[in-house]
Amino acid sequence: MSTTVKKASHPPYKIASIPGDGIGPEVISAGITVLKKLASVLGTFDLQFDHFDWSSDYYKKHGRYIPEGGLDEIKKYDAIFFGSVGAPDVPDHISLWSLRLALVQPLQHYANVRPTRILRGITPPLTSVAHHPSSLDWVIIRENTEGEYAGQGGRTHLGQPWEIATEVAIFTRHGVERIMRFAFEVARGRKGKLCVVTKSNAQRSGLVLWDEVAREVGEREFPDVEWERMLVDAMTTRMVLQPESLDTIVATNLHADVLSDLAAALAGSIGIAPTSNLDPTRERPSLFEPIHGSAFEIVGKGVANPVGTFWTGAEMLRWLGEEKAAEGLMQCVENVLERGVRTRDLGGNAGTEEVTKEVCGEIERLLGHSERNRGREALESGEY
Ligand SMILES: NC(=O)c1ccc[n+]([C@@H]2O[C@H](COP(=O)([O-])OP(=O)(O)OC[C@H]3O[C@@H](n4cnc5c(N)ncnc54)[C@H](O)[C@@H]3O)[C@@H](O)[C@H]2O)c1
Ligand SMILES: O=C(O)[C@@H](O)[C@@H](O)C(=O)O
Ligand SMILES: [K+]
Ligand SMILES: [Mn+2]
Repeated sequence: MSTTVKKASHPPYKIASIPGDGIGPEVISAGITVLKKLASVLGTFDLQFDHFDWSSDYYKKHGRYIPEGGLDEIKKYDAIFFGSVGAPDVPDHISLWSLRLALVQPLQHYANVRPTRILRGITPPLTSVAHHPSSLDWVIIRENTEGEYAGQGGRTHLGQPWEIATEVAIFTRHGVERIMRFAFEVARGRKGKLCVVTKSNAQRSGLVLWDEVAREVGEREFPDVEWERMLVDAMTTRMVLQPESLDTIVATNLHADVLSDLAAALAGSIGIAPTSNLDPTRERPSLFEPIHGSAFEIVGKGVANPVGTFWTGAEMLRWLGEEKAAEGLMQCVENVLERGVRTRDLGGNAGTEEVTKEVCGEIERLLGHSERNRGREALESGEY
């Protein structure tokens, strides 16, 4: 077995892993296996994973998802590797608000970044995209701290015919400005095209502010980026019918949540899509997770697609500065998919474990030091 050649000069990156619920533990375990393999084969960096059992099981035992002092504890890490939260016997709004949102909101992960492209070896559902895979290559940026997830609202007169429930979406100039600036920056680094998704025909306050701030930030700070405004309903049809016309997309917390699941499906499956919940100031650790949830109906069957978590791992490495390793990992994942090793959601018959084993083998073959490959140097020179 070829393994570490050179000792990493950087101290190990400290990663807090929170597998959570449902298939979370299955895909996070696969992700850690692959990331550890990558680190040991490349030898250019180290990863230290510390495990946190924050989950719905923990909640059922202790009455909370995050123990006292947990948030301070987690702030000591370089990154958080998260699975999913949600259990059949806990209301979804309790689980989501007590774990995922209880992390990303106080840690001010205001930029949620969701890339979509057609990985080699995957046949996407749209024939046009299957013929031209490069026609679908997007980054969706989701505002991740306010909007429809501001947490304002309530219920009174419970159970009465006149019961009232409110769900108040809150948009602040501060919150909109920072996500727009982030999105314009990403667009500038890509094709220089930003699509600002809105619903400012019906939502006549918050989303009118959203549009105005987009214009201000665009005109003042990003005159080189071409931007346009698109209503969210029409956006769904454009994603399906003219995917090549889009590149970088910014949308509110809820709109982007919905659009990014659609994007994942258009790229083949919800099981492949990654998410980065970023604190762009880098004051606090960012959180990385596959886009999917707990997927109750496939738990324990060994069929969960780990590719979304592998891609998430690559995005985490990129954020930590290990760009080359991230590219190498994606190369290995796509080589394995291209060989037909795919889970059921992608029309294959491989299980989580087989895909994980194959990706580890490919890391050895492509990036390691056996005589059949060109080694770590090849990776470093960008030659593979
Ligand atoms: N960030 C998160 O942790 C997160 C995200 C979405 C949903 N959830 C929670 O998860 C629970 C289930 O939600 P849902 O059913 O709406 O969404 P889901 O993403 O869990 O599942 C949607 C569908 O996709 C399939 N699927 C998802 N991931 C897969 C994978 N890796 N491989 C193969 N198939 C996969 C599922 O089997 C299901 O058919 C709910 O409690 C919800 O609140 C959590
Ligand atoms: O995409 C997600 O993270 C979600 O479906 C859910 O967890 C949410 O935050 O909306
Ligand atoms: K998730
Ligand atoms: Mn979602």
